[in-house]
Amino acid sequence: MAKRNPSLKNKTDTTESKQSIFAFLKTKQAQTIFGFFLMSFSFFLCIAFISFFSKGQEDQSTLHHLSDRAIKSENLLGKFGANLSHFFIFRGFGIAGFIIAYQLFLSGLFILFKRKLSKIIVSWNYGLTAMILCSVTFGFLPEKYAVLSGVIGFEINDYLIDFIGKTGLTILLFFLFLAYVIVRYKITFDQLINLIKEKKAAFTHQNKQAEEEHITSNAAEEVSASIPLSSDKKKQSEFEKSVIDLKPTISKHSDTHKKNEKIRLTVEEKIEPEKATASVITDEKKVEINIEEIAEEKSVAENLSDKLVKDFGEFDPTLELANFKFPTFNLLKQYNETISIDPEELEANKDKIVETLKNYKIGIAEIKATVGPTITLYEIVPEAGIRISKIKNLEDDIALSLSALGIRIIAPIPGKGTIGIEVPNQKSTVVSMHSVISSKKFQESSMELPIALGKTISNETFVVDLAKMPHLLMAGATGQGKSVGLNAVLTSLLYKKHPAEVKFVLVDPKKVELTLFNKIERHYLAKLPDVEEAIITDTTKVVHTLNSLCIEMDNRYDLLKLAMVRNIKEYNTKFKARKLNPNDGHQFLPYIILVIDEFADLIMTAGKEVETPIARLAQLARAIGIHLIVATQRPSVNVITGIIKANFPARIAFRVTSKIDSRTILDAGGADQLIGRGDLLYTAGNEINRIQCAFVDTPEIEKITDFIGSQKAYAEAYQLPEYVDDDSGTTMDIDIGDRDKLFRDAAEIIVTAQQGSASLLQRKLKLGYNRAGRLIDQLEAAGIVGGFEGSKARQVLVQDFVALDHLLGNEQGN
Ligand SMILES: Nc1ncnc2c1ncn2[C@@H]1O[C@H](COP(=O)(O)OP(=O)(O)OP(=O)(O)O)[C@@H](O)[C@H]1O
Repeated sequence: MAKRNPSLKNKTDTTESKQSIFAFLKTKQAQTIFGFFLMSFSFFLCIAFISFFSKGQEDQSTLHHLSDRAIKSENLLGKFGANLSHFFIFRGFGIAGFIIAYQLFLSGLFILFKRKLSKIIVSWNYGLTAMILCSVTFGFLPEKYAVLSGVIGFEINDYLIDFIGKTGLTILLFFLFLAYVIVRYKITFDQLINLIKEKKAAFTHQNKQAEEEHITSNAAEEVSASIPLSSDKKKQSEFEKSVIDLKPTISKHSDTHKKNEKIRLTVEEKIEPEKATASVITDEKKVEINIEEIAEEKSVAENLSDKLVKDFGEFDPTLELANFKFPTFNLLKQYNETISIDPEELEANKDKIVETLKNYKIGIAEIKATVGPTITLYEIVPEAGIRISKIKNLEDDIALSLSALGIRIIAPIPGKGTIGIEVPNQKSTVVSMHSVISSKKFQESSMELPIALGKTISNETFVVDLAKMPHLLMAGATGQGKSVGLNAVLTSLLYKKHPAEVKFVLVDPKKVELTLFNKIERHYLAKLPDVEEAIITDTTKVVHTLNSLCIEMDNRYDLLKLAMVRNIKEYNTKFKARKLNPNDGHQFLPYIILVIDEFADLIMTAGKEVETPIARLAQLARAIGIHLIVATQRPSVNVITGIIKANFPARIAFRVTSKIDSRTILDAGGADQLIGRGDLLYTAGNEINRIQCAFVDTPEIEKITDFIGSQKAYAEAYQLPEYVDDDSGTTMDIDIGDRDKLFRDAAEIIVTAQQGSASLLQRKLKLGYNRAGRLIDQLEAAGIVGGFEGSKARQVLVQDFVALDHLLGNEQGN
């Protein structure tokens, strides 16, 4: 049987043990141990240094007697501590030597948390620079404090003073400190920072290379350690060959032994050297792989967004119109808004209320008045035992007795055990848009889409968030303040939102109300491509726009799905943090607000064609930032249908003519008892608030739109996706020869995704909407996708590639 050569075996063992040590050093355990070691050592240094500053002088004489056990050291960490401190503090950098301890601690932490080597190196660069700067600065101190600067700091300081004088050195140090701070904390001048960073990166790279070379040379050492193995063997084999040539006799014991050895060696010659080579190659490969691992592609990808944010800052959607100025307050008119309380009026009303209630045998325990801009709320605490429903039932009688318009009884006031009677003031005060816009509440609101609607009965500014509503239904008889209300909503948003953050789609069948907003078309409006006017007045265009908004909604949902977020806010936050790649179709999404001024008119002329997309948008669009504001004069049930109502939880009712209308809008009475001129009831599903709408006049709107319109704008209005009408659709017998050259690719994408949408093709093939739409038509003609189903994705009629090949093959055969 073949026997191993002992010397060879030893060498193989050494190589193996080296390999295993090397492998161990790369394990997580070894790294953890090393991390903790560095941290402990940093503590050790710290204690030694502190101790050095108190006992260092006494230890001076013991320094060179490291091995002499008879000599004791005063340093808390003994002679070793004393020597280390002497080296780093006295002979080195003085008090700045603590930075070494700090750096060691940091490196230990970095290793434990598996930070990249380059980070550790960068941190050491900073640390060492700071150390030298500090120690040279301390060199300014008188000689008796030389220990604070250390020999290095003192000498450099001395040397530089000879050269550039004390003042020169002070300036130099100041500059260097400044530069250090700028670089370290990236305070200013991006380019400067980037430049220095590049240099630093190059330095890091060099270090890395040096290290890689070091690793490679280590590996090479190991490799070379194993190479003699084969050359030894070779020598031996040559020797063996000569032995064979000698043809030894069996009687020669030693020869027999050698022959045996030869057999074994021959075997080794055949196998072992191969093995050795294999192991060399594997080792080399291992080394190479490790070097590539240092490049850590994975972690670069993970930190790409962080890096981008670090280099360029967060994405700023407002950058294109960075100099955009929000309208100023002085564009809005100021009115005298001090509410004058007429004590006589209050007293007279109170007496009337008490008397009327007395007639119905309702005793009052207490009465309190809150005077608002247009109405006064009398809060009544009835005597014990009076049933609230009794007062509620007497509403009309009380109103009659008080012979005043607009009496509304709130019995009981939600959250309070009192009854409220709202009586209009004889002299009402106008609530100006100026006062609500300039209010602290509005200015400091952190809402997504804040709307300053007006003032409450207690004269507080009433601000609501359109993004939370999420859609608003507005109704009121003609001349009661609806248009002013709409203008107030739009004005609020113009004062708070940058053109990059919000876009309006304005529908104005009356053609007069919203015309002024034409001036801000390229700032704030969205429109269909190839449409002249951004403000839509024509019913057909309204239908197209609504369907286009549905497509925009679907596209946005696709983007949200891709980005794995639930709503527009999260999406935009992620986009701003540069976590979404614009090359994948991602972009900053502005809120889109669809305002329809005369809804009844549209329903009358277009019916279901308008109702269906509106209902769809209302149901689904909240998460992707499309919000609807629909106003109507006629709040009848055939205009505000069940499906619309169900999806518009926020409602504003101006004065209406009948209780039924009030019920249609608010699901409660009250709107018929309002006094008009902007007096409104607002509900977001629960309680009803009475608000005096802020008044904004046409000249004010004109000034605001002029102010915005005169500023730099985008090249065009925000483009909504193109909507191809069913009727205007192409004929389906499209010639095979006329097919787009991306037809096959498009078909494969659709079949793979099993989803027939143009937006999918747009994204995957990076096409414009028109071309994607044409492709879909061709796919439909080829029988790959089904017919048009509104804004829903089309059905895919081909299951897999085999079926697709079959279908297209058949076509060619025909
Ligand atoms: N908030 C308000 N404060 C004071 N006056 C108001 C307010 N709102 C409306 N008015 C007065 O009511 C008038 C009619 O308002 P507005 O034009 O908004 O009515 P409307 O409901 O839009 O009418 P239509 O439906 O016929 O267009 C205004 O010209 C103004 O004088």
